[in-house]
Amino acid sequence: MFIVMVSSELAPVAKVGGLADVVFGLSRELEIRGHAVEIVLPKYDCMWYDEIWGLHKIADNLSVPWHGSSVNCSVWFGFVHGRKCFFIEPHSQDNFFQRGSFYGFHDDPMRFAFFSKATMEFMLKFDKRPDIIHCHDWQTGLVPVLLYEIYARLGMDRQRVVYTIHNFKHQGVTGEAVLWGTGLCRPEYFFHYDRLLDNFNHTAINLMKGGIVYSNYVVTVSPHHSWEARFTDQGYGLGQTLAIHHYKFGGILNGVDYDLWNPETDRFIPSHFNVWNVEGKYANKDALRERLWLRKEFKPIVAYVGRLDAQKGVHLIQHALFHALEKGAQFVLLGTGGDRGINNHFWHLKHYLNENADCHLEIGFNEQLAHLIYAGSDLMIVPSLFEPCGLTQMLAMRYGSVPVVRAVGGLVDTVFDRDHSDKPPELRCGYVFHDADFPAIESALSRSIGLWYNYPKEFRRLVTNAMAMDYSWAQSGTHYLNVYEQVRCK
Ligand SMILES: Nc1ncnc2c1ncn2[C@@H]1O[C@H](COP(=O)(O)OP(=O)(O)O[C@H]2O[C@H](CO)[C@@H](O)[C@H](O)[C@H]2O)[C@@H](O)[C@H]1O
Repeated sequence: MFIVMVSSELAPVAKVGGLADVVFGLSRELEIRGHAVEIVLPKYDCMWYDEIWGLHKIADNLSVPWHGSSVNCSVWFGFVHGRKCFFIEPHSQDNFFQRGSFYGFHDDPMRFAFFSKATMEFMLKFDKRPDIIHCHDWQTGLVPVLLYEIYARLGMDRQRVVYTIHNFKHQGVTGEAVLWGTGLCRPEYFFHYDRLLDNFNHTAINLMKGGIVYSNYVVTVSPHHSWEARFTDQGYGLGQTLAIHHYKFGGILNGVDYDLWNPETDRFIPSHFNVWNVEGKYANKDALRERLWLRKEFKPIVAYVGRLDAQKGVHLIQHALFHALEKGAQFVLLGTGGDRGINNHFWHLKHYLNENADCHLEIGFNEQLAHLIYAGSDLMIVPSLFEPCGLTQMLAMRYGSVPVVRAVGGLVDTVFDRDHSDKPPELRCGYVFHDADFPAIESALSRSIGLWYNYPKEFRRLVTNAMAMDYSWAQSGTHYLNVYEQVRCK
């Protein structure tokens, strides 16, 4: 099969969060299985260009219809760790992708509507006729709309779209200007409940809803979250739309790229280890302490790696920090976020704890440090308020850091409580709590820290259980291929 991935992120060149990892990991898995995969991305000025091999311009005259006129684009090609990538660079005064960061601008819906339109033009004019166009999140929700409403008639009538939703909270709710920009025009047609009209704001369209309505299949990133999105408020207003389209909606658990994230070969950690030789892990703990100026003492290290966003349960993260210190653990945090208030809050916390040799807060994005934290920590907290899948708990397990998670979304599908799960003992791989309040996380953390101090052999067994779990792309790749096979034009 020939698959074109259309995405606003790709690890490691353009990564804000888990979307980037998934697009890379899934593409790689599909290629390993013999399928042809090409990835289309915006050419951001802030990408990590040294991770792109052989980048060169293949065209500088892709004319993209826009607002009744056109925008000239250059198209670049390069390999990102073996993946074939096309980068679209528009030349207009809007400077859509020359802004120094990936998201966070008032015209984000317009920026990515342009990207969606340009991707369609690129495929049309460069004779790309994939079996499957695989889009991700609200940024590319307009692709299936454009395909069905415009490009099918121009010769792209055999292309089918699979749409993966990584986060229902961000939907791209915007005004009709996007329709005029992309040539969809006809607001009276698209401002309709059955099409793009936002389910709550009747003066706005919703790009993610467009993605759901117009795609041939819609996936969210874990089975449990597919249920939550339909039957609880976690669909953020799209539950009704999912109910209407339930016959083409399902959950597929994300995988983790076990090649990139491999404690046996990881180039970012000083000591390699595996499930048969966990001993090697502890040199990484020393290295982590050295790197972050933590005191060397006989204590477990509790960590948090992730975006600093309300989604992640910031009040619980902060509480866990103080509780861990109180229980005799050390605490390490690596994170950053789009919300200035939350970021500032953690900067204050960092200054407040500056002299404390048992904790370190690193505010920023640092891929290499993330690897060292997974490898050097003993426990990893994921106290999310909602979590469509969650990669941190899976990465932590891969590196023998025991996850302490809240029972939501994909965390339910991947972490099984040591004391309370009904799974067989060898599949129990972490700690799970239910309520989003302080006593709940305290109890789970106390259990885990208690085990570390009082029953080290038992803790070691939990570490190896976690490491032995298989969350590679092998299974999820098969599920996606089944979906592709089901919808493709035969
Ligand atoms: N400051 C930092 N420095 C270095 N690395 C950092 C970092 N902050 C985060 N990361 C990395 O980014 C990834 C985050 O993964 P998550 O599953 O938490 O994704 P996120 O919530 O962004 O995305 C959404 O999409 C993903 C993918 O589908 C879903 O798993 C998830 O539930 C959903 O919310 C991990 O690889 C983590 O190591």
